[in-house]
Amino acid sequence: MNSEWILSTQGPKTFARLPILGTTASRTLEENAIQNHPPGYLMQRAGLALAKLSLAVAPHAHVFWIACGRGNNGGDGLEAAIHLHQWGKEIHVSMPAADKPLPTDAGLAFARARQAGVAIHDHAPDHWDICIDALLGIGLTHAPTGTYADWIGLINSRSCDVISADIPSGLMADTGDAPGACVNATHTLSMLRLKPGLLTLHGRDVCGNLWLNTLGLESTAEPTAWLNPMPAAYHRPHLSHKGSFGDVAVAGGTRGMQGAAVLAARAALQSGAGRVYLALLPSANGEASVKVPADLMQRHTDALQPQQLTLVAGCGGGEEIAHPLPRWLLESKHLVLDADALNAIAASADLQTLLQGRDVDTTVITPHPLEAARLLGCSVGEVQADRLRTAQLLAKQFKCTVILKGSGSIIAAPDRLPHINPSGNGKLAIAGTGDVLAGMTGAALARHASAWKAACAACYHHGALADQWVKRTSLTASGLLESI
Ligand SMILES: NC(=O)C1=CN([C@@H]2O[C@H](COP(=O)(O)OP(=O)(O)OC[C@H]3O[C@@H](n4cnc5c(N)ncnc54)[C@H](O)[C@@H]3O)[C@@H](O)[C@H]2O)[C@@H](O)CC1
Ligand SMILES: Nc1ncnc2c1ncn2[C@@H]1O[C@H](COP(=O)(O)OP(=O)(O)O)[C@@H](O)[C@H]1O
Ligand SMILES: [K+]
Repeated sequence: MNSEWILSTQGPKTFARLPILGTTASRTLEENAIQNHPPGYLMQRAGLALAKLSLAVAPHAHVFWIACGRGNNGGDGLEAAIHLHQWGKEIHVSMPAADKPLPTDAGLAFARARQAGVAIHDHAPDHWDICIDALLGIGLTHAPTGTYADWIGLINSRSCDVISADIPSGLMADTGDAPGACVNATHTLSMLRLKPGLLTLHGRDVCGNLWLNTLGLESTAEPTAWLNPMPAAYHRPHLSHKGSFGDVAVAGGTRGMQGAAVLAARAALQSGAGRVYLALLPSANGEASVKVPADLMQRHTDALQPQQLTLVAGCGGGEEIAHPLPRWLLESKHLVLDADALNAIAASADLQTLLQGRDVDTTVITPHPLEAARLLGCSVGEVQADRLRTAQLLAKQFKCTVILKGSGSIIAAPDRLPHINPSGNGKLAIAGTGDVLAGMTGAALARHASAWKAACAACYHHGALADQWVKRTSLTASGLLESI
């Protein structure tokens, strides 16, 4: 029952489709398991896994500070303390002074620790080499205050390794929100299953290297979401021609904003689309203010045959994109809607109706949080407060596949469990990378003919390019697409 390394700060360490459980589903799994095992069994396994991981991370550490809260997360810490104590390590276990009795499992761990000769203090040590953060787990209900907040501040004030039990204390397991002080871990050992909050919003910044220990529990229960897996490599048959991989047209680039459309078109080309057309909007007068590679075929927007191709619409489209959108929404075989196309749809009930009328698995929308907020008529704060829910809401409302972009992009579609994308990093937070994603999604859609599969694959590949970025120079959107 070893812990599995899921994510490093450089990208995914596992390529599988792993289940992700929100707190309600996690508690159901835990409660079912507790009934089938002797008291304290799971917590003892969790404690052993924590102790082993902390030794593996810091084999030469002398003093282990084990900061335990007064819930079952603290119980995991106490069980880890018993092992480290028995292995001859110098440990300092802290627990805030009693305000109410410990829950059953943590109470059992407390008694076991006492019996094993572990001293439990109500203050932090002066010095430590590594900290096990077992203050708060999935039971967090509000921003930490008092001793909890003080200790979180203290943990974050030193540069030692911090192993968070289950989830960094202060992070909301369902959403990745951190309503107040939050531990900044170097490693997080998620117990039983991954949680959404570890993978989106603040999760990736505070959990450091992410590990998983299932504590040996199999489950057939339906997860809340899946970790977006690395897609199978696509094979270009020997017997193929330029028509085998689908045609993509990128429409956008109003006057002065043609760079975005060219980036998306180049990304589609680099991603293996058989033919890529660039359709600049009429105000551009067919003239691109940026260099257009000879591989791109330029077309007038009216000359496009949307029934026969995958149309990527929006990139640098300005307000002008609203005019051709009705026809494209009605006629396009496959459609990727980004940026200004989404803003136009947000502003028009008629365009929304046309979008909702399309076959479900033919359309991908790729909003960033502000575009998502406009589409839903809410604030960016509300979008980010629950990214999983927002993406599912968009998918349901607009009847299409959604990539809600940002740290921990969410891919959602009607009647499917969403995926949370593990690849990608903050280097992508730069203008133009969203256009590259739109082009990559267009190429994948032209090839796969399934909006869902295309979105999952493109999102993963796009993030992986940033994870593989080793150049000393900053990532740029054109550099990103050239690395495809
Ligand atoms: N019961 C078991 O056998 C197992 C429990 N596990 C551990 O148990 C954890 C869940 O335990 P709990 O449900 O007890 O939850 P927590 O240990 O996260 O703590 C919940 C307690 O803290 C209080 N609390 C919530 N927010 C607070 C805040 N901001 N400041 C101070 N106190 C706050 C709650 O009122 C509650 O009393 C998991 O995260 C996991 O670490 C796992 O080891 C799996 C096995
Ligand atoms: N911290 C991050 N981690 C992973 N991906 C990110 C992060 N920040 C930004 N991205 C990705 O970068 C892209 C930015 O897209 P967008 O905001 O639309 O930019 P633009 O419109 O300028 O091209 C999206 O794919 C988004 O998911
Ligand atoms: K914790």
